[in-house]
Amino acid sequence: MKSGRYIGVMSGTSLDGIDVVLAAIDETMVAQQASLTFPIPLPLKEAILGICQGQQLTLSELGRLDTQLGKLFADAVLALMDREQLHPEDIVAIGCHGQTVWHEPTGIAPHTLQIGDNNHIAARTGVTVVGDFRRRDIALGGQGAPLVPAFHHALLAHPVERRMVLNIGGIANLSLLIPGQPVRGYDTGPGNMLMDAWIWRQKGKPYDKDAQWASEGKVVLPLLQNMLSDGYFATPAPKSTGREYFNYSWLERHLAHFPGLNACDVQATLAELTAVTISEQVLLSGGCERLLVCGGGCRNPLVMARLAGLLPGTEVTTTDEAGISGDDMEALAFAWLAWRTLAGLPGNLPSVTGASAASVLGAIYPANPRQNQS
Ligand SMILES: Nc1ncnc2c1ncn2[C@@H]1O[C@H](COP(=O)(O)OP(=O)(O)OP(=O)(O)O)[C@@H](O)[C@H]1O
Ligand SMILES: CC(=O)N[C@H]1[C@@H]2OC[C@@H](O2)[C@@H](O)[C@@H]1O[C@H](C)C(=O)O
Repeated sequence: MKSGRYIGVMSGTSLDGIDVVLAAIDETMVAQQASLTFPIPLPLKEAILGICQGQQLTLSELGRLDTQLGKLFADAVLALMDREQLHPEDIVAIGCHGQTVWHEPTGIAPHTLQIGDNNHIAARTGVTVVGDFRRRDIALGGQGAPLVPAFHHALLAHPVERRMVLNIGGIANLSLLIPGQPVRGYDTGPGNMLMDAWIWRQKGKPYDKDAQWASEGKVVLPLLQNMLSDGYFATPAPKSTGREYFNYSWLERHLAHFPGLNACDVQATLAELTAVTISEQVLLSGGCERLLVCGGGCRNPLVMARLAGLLPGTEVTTTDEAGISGDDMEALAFAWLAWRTLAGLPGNLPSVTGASAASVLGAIYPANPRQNQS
C-alpha cells in the first residue's frame, strides 16, 4: 500500500514561508519525523500577493513565476533531505500543495490555480511528486477546498467526544468531527490575513507577534459589525474562500465608512473579527466539547483567549497538545494525501466539499535521477 517515508510541502495563503515535513505513513499511522520552514524571497512574495489581488500579468510572467516557485519548492525539499541525510530512494513521494494564486470555486467556470511546477521538483530531487490536488474535486462539482478535514478526521476524531479542528492560517477553516455524523468542514473567512495586511501597511511588520499591538487597542464595534455584514459569513456550507476575496482592498472598503480610526484599534478589531466569525460557526454547527487549533494563528494569544471567552464550555487547545504540531499540520496533510493518491484511495470528502463523488486526487510526476542543475 505504498507505505514508507513521505515529504509534504505547503505554501499557504499567509506566504510566511514554505513548510516542509517528513513523515512515515501507512494505513495505521502518520508519524512526523522532521520539519523545516524555508524562506520565500520578498520579491517572489510580492509578485504572488499581486496576482492574488487581481494584478494583471502576462503569460510569460506567469510561466516564470511557475518555474521559480517549482525550483524554490525543490530547494526547500533538498534542504530537509540534506539536513536529515536522506537519499531520493529513502522517500516514496513528495506531496506538494503548490501556491494558490486564484481560487474561484463557484460561477460559470469554477476553477482553482496552484502554481510551482512539480516537474522541477521531481527533476531536481529525484523523488516522485504528487501535486494538483484540488482540481479533480472542482471537476466533480466540489469546492476543491478545504481538503484537510479528511486528515483531521483520520488523526484526531474521537469515538464519543464532539471535536472540531480549526486551522488559523491566512484563511481559517474548521473541520467538524462529530461522532455518528459525516465529517463536515469549510472556510470560516479571514484567519490572520487581514491582521497581517494591516500591520504590514501601518508598521512594515509581517505580522503582529503575540498580538502585542492588537492588545494595546480596543475593538471598534461599528467597524466590526460592518465587516460582519459581509455575505460570505452567512453563506451556508460547502464554501471556501481566499485572498482574492478577503484582502487589503476588502478591508479598505470597510474602513472607508469610519475615517480617522486609531490604527491599533483597527488591529484589535481585526483580531476580534477572526475570533467572532470562527466562534459563531462553531456554535451554529452545534458546538463542541474540544476545539483543537492549528496554523500560525494558534500562536496568537489574543485570538486564542477570545475564542475561549466566546465558547464557554468548550476546551480550546492547540493540536500540539494532541501530539501534532500546529505549524506542520497542513504539510503533513499533503504528505498523507500523496500517500492516498499512490495507494489509489480517495482524498476528498463529498460531505465537506460538495463534490458529487469521492475521488483519487492529484497528478503524479514520476521521479528521474537527481540532477545537479540550477
Ligand atoms: N507568535 C505569533 N503571534 C501572532 N501571530 C502569529 C504568531 N506566529 C504565527 N502567527 C500568524 O500565523 C501566520 C502564519 O500562519 P500559517 O503558516 O498557518 O499560514 P498559511 O499556512 O500560510 O495559511 P493557510 O492555512 O491559509 O494556507 C503568520 O502570518 C501570523 O499571522
Ligand atoms: C484554495 C486554497 O488554497 N485554500 C486553502 C486556504 O488556506 C486555508 C483555507 O484556505 C483552506 O481552504 C485551504 O487550505 C487547506 C490546506 C485545505 O485545503 O484544507
